[in-house]
Amino acid sequence: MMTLIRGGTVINADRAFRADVLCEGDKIMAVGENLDAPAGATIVDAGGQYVMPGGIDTHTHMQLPFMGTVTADDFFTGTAAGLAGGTTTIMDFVIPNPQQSLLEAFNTWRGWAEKSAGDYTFHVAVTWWDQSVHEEMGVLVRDHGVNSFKHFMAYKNAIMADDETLVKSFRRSLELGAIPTVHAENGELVYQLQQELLAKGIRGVEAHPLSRPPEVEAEAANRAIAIANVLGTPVYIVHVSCAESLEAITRARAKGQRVYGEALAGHLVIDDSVYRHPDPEFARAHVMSPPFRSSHHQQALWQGLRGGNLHTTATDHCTFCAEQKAAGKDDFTRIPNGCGGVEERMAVVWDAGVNTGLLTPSEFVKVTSTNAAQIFNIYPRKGVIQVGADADIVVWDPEGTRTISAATQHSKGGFNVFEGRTVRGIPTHTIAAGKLVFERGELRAEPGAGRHIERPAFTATVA
Ligand SMILES: NC(=O)NCCC(=O)O
Ligand SMILES: [Zn+2]
Ligand SMILES: [Zn+2]
Repeated sequence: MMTLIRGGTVINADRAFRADVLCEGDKIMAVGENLDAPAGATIVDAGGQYVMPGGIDTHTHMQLPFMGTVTADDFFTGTAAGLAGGTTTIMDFVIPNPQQSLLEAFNTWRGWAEKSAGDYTFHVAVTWWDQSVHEEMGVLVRDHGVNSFKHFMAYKNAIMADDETLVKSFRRSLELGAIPTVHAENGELVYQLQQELLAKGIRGVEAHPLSRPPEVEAEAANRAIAIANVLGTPVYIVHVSCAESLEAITRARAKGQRVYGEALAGHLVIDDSVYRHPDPEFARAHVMSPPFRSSHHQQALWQGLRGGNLHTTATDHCTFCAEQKAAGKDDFTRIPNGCGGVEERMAVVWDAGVNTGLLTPSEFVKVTSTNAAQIFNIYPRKGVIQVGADADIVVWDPEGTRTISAATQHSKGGFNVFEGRTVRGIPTHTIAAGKLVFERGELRAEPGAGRHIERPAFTATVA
């Protein structure tokens, strides 16, 4: 199977240049001017378009059992939606229940993910601690291609990691050459604020952001960064949503600490007015944690991305339909937390980032794929257009437009947080592992075509 992408401008994180790209099997075989088309090759005309590495979404939850229900998108529908939007790899999360074996949970998620249409890889959450967790982390790194462990500092009485777990797991990650990641929110504070709001009779969705103010996030971000500093580990902070967390990252990085931050497409463009919408169903559809924030925080996030203190863009794709969200209609703490975006991230970040001059096209590539591949150690297999890399490519029409709508999305859940937004800059073709899976609106996603991507450990401090 050969595909020649002809006449486009290749955009990598370090430079842009005119070149054709030839894919053979699942790899890029040649990048250069005026390449000859081998007999039988599929030709993609990329004239006037950009040719960029397929997007890597560092944060999704497909088929996640969460808050008493299961997300609407499974690994097929979720990865297929990603392909339609130019994202060819997702990084999802194995989340063991407290006391559950990490390996058992990992195998369960591997089974669920077999129907994926695009490539996938897993962060594994550490939700509790004992010697078996210590040992299984080693097995996951050595034998299963896991190099990142996730810690939820929120979700008390469920999956929250206490400080003992954080310290022990961060230390173990360092030994193994893995990177700890955190959902930074002080879970105790969130819980107490939730109880106080409920006691005052404030039970509706408008209470959700009140229970999770920026300080709650900043405290946890500062704590995770401080723990990482004392132990000498890097740390990656998922879904940074507020200026105060970004300040913590910026401060630490200025002192030479290796701290990485992830911004969500939603947090970049949606503000907290959604929680005051007169239709509670609409408001509930936006319940995620951390919540959407005011424009002051959005501006800070864009500056963080541009200035290099935030490194990746993701979605935290975690879709629930209106019936599922309605579980919390009389008690906001029961609204399943999560929103979608895997299909829209690339176009939303391009439109709000590149079209406004906030990001250059190469910076766009950096924050949508290259940095993710480097931070999680799958570069240059992914995150760059060069010979030998995976043939994961998005052909991008910078003048093409689309109005985002749940009515036309591939993702399940029946709602789109970007509804009605017209974006300029859209994928015309997505090539995943060398296959043309999306062509001018036609999606040819195949269940099972996606591969589990093993991520090697960084140099470990012990064998
Ligand atoms: N973010 C969210 O609200 N739901 C998914 C779980 C998480 O990432 O915290
Ligand atoms: Zn989270
Ligand atoms: Zn998440």
